[in-house]
Amino acid sequence: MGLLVDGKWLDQWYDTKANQGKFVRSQSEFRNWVYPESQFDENNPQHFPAEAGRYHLYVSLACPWAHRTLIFSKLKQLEDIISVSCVHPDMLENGWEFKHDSDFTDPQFSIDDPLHHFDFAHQLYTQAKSDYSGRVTVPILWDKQRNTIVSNESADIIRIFNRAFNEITGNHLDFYPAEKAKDIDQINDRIYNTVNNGVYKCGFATTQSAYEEALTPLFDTLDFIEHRLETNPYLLGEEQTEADWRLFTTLIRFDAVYFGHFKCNLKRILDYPNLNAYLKRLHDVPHIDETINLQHIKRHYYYSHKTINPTQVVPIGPSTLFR
Ligand SMILES: N[C@@H](CCC(=O)N[C@@H](CS)C(=O)NCC(=O)O)C(=O)O
Repeated sequence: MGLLVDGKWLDQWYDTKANQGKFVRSQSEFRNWVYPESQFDENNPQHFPAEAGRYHLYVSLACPWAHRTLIFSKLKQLEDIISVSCVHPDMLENGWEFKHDSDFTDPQFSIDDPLHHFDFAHQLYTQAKSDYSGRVTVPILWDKQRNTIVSNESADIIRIFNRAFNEITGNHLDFYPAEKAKDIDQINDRIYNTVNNGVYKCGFATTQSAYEEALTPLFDTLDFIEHRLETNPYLLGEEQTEADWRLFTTLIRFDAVYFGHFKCNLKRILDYPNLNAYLKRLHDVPHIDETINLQHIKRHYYYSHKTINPTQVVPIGPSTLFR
């Protein structure tokens, strides 16, 4: 675990001292956008054109933020036009690595940097910006032509995937329709702060009060969603939206990791009948199971976070995620 300072790698754990023991997530740095031909402005350096074969997506199969982008790659049938590879689940002194390891092969995604054959993800960041300072995170959407990072923000990447390549793929499914945009943004905001990032605030808290301050709103939101799902199959009614998929990647990790490792243990998702059925409903959408690698997920958290789990022992359970 570390970060880049002026392009140099430093091995250092999250610093919570300045924030009374609270974990504060830093902002993503690369926020460019891919546009379809009709909206692309070649004079704007933040614009990248939608083209088949031009982009590569680097993910971690363990990471809930990267998982969103993999899901959108499946839902929007982008697999043939955007290549994907993943990092090794262990994130230790060198951060994310492309270390080949036959114990962690995935049937779909190889651990590899097929473009540069770099050993570490931080080399991608310094390739894109030689004096980059900040965290080295996944997902990373890479442009093979300009040899740089388009975006390292999953919330943006899934919106790019939702629209930019429609004319190329012919897939016009819309998970962020204009008429629901305001409601999606509103529920995303609550779920991001209290659930997606809320589990990290619990797990990375280094004081009792910072932990408790995060735990209460996390379970308030889960209770709120449980109630909402009594009458709706999805968060915003009858149709799946982006908001459901953003929540899904946290829920699928909850009982296996966040409940124990991050101390989010008031209840399991298995204890909420509606949330559990909802999780199964989303899990059963065609091709979604191909994006879930519980081995990478459990290994990453329990083995990489030595400050939380110094023995690095990875638990065997849970025996089931669904009723
Ligand atoms: N805002 C980013 C956050 C991504 C993120 O934090 N990814 C984690 C993996 S789960 C990471 O790479 N962490 C490395 C670090 O913080 O050093 C996004 O949503 O894309």
